[in-house]
Amino acid sequence: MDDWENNDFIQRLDFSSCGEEGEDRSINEEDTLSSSPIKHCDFQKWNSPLPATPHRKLSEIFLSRTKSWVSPTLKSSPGVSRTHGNAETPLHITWKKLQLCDTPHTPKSLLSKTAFPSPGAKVPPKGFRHLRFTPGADLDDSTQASLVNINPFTPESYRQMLFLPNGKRKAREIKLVHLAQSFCEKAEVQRKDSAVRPADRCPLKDSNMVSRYQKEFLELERIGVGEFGSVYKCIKRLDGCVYAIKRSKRPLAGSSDEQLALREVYAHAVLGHHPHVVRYYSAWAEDDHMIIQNEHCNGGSLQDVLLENAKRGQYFPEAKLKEILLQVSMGLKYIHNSGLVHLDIKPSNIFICHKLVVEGQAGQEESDSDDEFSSGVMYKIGDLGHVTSIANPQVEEGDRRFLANEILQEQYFHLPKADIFALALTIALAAGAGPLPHNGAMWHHIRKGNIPSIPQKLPNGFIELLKLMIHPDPMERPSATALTKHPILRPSLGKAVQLQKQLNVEKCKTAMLERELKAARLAQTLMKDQPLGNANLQESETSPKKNNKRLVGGKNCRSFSFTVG
Ligand SMILES: Nc1ncnc2c1ncn2[C@@H]1O[C@H](COP(=O)(O)OP(=O)(O)OP(=O)(O)O)[C@@H](O)[C@H]1O
Ligand SMILES: [Mg+2]
Repeated sequence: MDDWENNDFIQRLDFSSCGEEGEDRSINEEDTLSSSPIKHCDFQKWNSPLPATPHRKLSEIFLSRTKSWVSPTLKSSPGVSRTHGNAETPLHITWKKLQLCDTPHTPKSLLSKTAFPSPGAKVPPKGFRHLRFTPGADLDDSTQASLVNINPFTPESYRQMLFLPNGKRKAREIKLVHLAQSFCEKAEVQRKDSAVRPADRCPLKDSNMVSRYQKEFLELERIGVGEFGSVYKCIKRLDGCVYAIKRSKRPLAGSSDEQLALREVYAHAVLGHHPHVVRYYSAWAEDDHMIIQNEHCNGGSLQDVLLENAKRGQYFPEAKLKEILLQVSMGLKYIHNSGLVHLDIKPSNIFICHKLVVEGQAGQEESDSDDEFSSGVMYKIGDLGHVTSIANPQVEEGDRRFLANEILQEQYFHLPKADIFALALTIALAAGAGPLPHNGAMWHHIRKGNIPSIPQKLPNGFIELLKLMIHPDPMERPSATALTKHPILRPSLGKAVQLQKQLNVEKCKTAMLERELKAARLAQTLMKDQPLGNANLQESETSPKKNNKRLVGGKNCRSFSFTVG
């Protein structure tokens, strides 16, 4: 039986074996929402009594920044230079390489395993000294270099930079760039080889190792089950903070789940940190299962809340719907601007974080980091298993209920707009719309630009916006950036723009008056300096009419119109 399913719930913080999950409280089907009696609701607060996930720690900074791992276990393996995924996989999948994380390394021990030794260098270069990986020292650089995964979402230049420790060592640079190139070539060969040599796969051999999961985390409960894996709420023994740990359901090596798992890790690692994207801390392989340590969202998923709402016959009111739409659009804007698309936007992949009130802070002024969302609820995009790049898409269709027609037709020219389509239907569900169809006439009806019926009165403008978001022509749909500035979602932004325009007009007027004043002063000075100045002045003193005329005439040459704006 799977240890993950049969542990004791209560554990001691003594690094003994990990605990058992509670009953699964997450039902993963958006379909289960029923149309029951209706009334508006406010958010349920599910505040956790435990400390929130902290800011990035040293170990995670290390893992997410290096993004390249070297496995000592591969050194003696016959399949050392091969990978075992499908050659046609869109990703350069080298699952076996992830085994290096099977062992419970501390951040320090991990650091010692990440360097690429310089060829022939007896003394490690300064920047490498503490990073040198001794057990692999007899491997040449190019072999070492091939023992890391290539993240397909990073630019080529970035990959090459990985081999330049601090960009200063000019003499070494050329060699390192060659090394980087050879690394990329080798990885490509591996990818091709992987289809023909599946038997080379090393048997997973960590069954008698101490589980990193069990050693480092105390499992509190299972908080969700999805298509791909189960998610557990855990406390990290070291820092005492709560995390969501996702573990793949099935063994991964060679399976299609392997691609999704690596895709998720690659995407998380590249996307870094954004307030509207679930934060990633670490990932590793254990027992041929992928484990991903993410920020724990104490409000669960939007789907969880929709199910609660449905039970009570409630749904989100207009203001809340707009807030969700705006926040998720901000997350999408970030993802799209990073050259990626999510492709599985739906309520169960949007997560909720309630701001925890810190003792002794109540009533105090908001800190600088507080953004404009006064409700204290943050919506975050998670589950990045379907993420792909816009420029070189490898599309794995997401949930059909939220799938744009063009994706079904395999037209990938406007991929970000597929996320916009799915987001509109997500908002329709949150507004109280009934279950979405998987196929059939209703499925097509929606793809013709018809929003499913919503059992509450929403302003026309808002409904029109949702309709535009599911327009049959993806080009007509607003971009995520446009949504984040849309006057319906950010009316205050419109006011600010208006005020800015007025301010600009006034600034323009002031600048012109200042120029005029300067010119007048200059004219005055010139008059004084001229040899006949005194005579003229005397004359002008005696005939003020003449003087006025000259000055006024001068001014007339510079007449201005203040009709700007
Ligand atoms: N970071 C998190 N914080 C809180 N709950 C989470 C978190 N991640 C996942 N969950 C819970 O676990 C469920 C499944 O998570 P997730 O969507 O990542 O898995 P999945 O296997 O990819 O699911 P699916 O393919 O069905 O979308 C979510 O619906 C949610 O209830
Ligand atoms: Mg999911």
